[in-house]
Parts: sequence; C-alpha cells; structure tokens
Amino acid sequence: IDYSIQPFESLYEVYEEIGSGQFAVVRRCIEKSSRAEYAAKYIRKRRVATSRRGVPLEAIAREVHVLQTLDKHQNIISLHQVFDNGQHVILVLELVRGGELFEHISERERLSEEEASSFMHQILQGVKHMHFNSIAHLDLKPENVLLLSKNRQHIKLIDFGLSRMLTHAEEVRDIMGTAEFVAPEIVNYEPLCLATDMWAIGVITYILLSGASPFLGDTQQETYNNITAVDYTFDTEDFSGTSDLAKDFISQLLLKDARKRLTVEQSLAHPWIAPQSEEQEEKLRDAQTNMDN
Ligand SMILES: Cc1ccnnc1
Repeated sequence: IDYSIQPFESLYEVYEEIGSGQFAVVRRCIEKSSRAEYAAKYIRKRRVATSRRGVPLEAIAREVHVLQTLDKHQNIISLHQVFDNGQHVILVLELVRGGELFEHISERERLSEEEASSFMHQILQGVKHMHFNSIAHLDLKPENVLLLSKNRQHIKLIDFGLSRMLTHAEEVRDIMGTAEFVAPEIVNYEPLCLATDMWAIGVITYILLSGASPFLGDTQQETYNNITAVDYTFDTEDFSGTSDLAKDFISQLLLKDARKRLTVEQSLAHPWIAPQSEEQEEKLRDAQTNMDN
C-alpha cells in the first residue's frame, strides 16, 4: 500500500473515538467517495530515538507489512489505506462494531464450553493464517479479539503492533506483551517463536471457561514468577463443571517447553475444538467466501 499523498482529512470524515491504546487512538470514519465506514487508527510517531513517546517508524512499518501480508482472512482485520500526517501514521482499517471479546466475557462471567470452543476455533483459524506466513502475533489477549457484531460469534484479530515475521535470520527476544498472557520464554528473554502464541491461546481458553486468569498475581513480578514456574491449577470451583477434554486442551498449551506445546494445526484437530457443527462451519466458509469476492 502506498502512503497516500492527499491528506487523510480531505478524503475522510472523522467521528467518535472507538478504541485507544498506549500510543494509538482509533476513531470511526467515513470515506467521502464511497460513504463506506472504516476505523482510523492514529499511531503517534516517535520523533526522537531516545524518546519513550510514540512508536518508532520501523515498528509502524512492520505492523503495516504484517497487515498487508495477512490481507483478506475472515478472522483478521483488513487494512484499506495508510496516511502520514506528520505527527501520526493513520491506518484505515476495516470497522468492527461488536466490541471486545473481553467485554463479552465480563458481561457473562464465563462462557459455555460450546461458545468458548467456537471462539477459540476462530481465533485459531486467524492464528493459523499468521503462522502459515511465519508471523507471530505476540500480543494475543481477549482485548485484541473483536466481535464482528454484538450477538454474532464471528471474531476478528486486531492490533499487530507487536507481531513479528519470525525468520531464521534474526532472533526476537525483546517483545513484552501484557503480563498475564506472556509465555515463560518472554519473561526469560529467550528466543520467541510461533509457539509463544500457543501459550497465550491456552491462557485465553482458561479465562473464557472460568472467568479467572491462571497466572495473575498481586504484582507483575508475582505473575511472572507464576508463569516461569507454570504454577496454575484447575481445582478452583470455577472449573467444577468443565470437561476433561477442555482441561486437556489447555494443559497441552501451558507447557514451559515451547516445542512440546500443540501447534496451531494440532490445536485445530484437538477433539475439544474440532467437532464444530456443520452449519457453523458452513457459516464460517460463507464468511471467507464473502471476503474473497
Ligand atoms: C477498535 C477497532 C479497531 C479496528 N477496527 N474496528 C474497531
């Protein structure tokens, strides 16, 4: 995608804020020519290398490259256009109005196993597309999973600000996502890999089924200690009604040795994930077909 020359504001009408992060604000916008709605993500540029404010240009370029590489998947947000207005890079993204999976859970406290399995199945489809392209998300968490619309189960992965192309060329060690979801290799600054995402899949599944976070401590250091010790249990009353199959799925992901964790392919074949009802599969295939056309 070329950085459009015309100023963003001359081509789009900008409306209310719909999301915000450490260095980004997302606002609903409408493209004047097509009247189509999008989400404009304003990423603040880091002006001075030693500054802590804003995002370095090469990190922004990475996020754009990842979004372009992953384009057109029913479970990944799509990128429409990119602008640079001097202080910000503006990503014009597909608009997703259903809110965060995170809010959906907190409204419900916890989800049924069918609903949790369906959400995880879709997150795994998006992660499979990423891993097939040697891209690790490295910041998977319920806040980065949006529902296409309130009452539908169709989800989209967003926020590829920390995602990296993991080529064998360069080792990646210095990523730090959100404490609760990071794998032991991130806490220990060891080389990261695609399996780092699979640990986060295990943490998200645990939360969807129980409403509790497996490693969360009273301080960040305590959380990190719990993670590197892989110190978690199912015996809380939250898991009383949960199937052994679901617990088996989680326990094959929350393994300290990244090489022993289920890959995204193995996860999709796991019996707790695999038996998606035929009409559900049909719906998801239709969603992909619509994307391709
Ligand atoms: C918050 C957000 C981001 C991207 N698309 N829609 C909404």
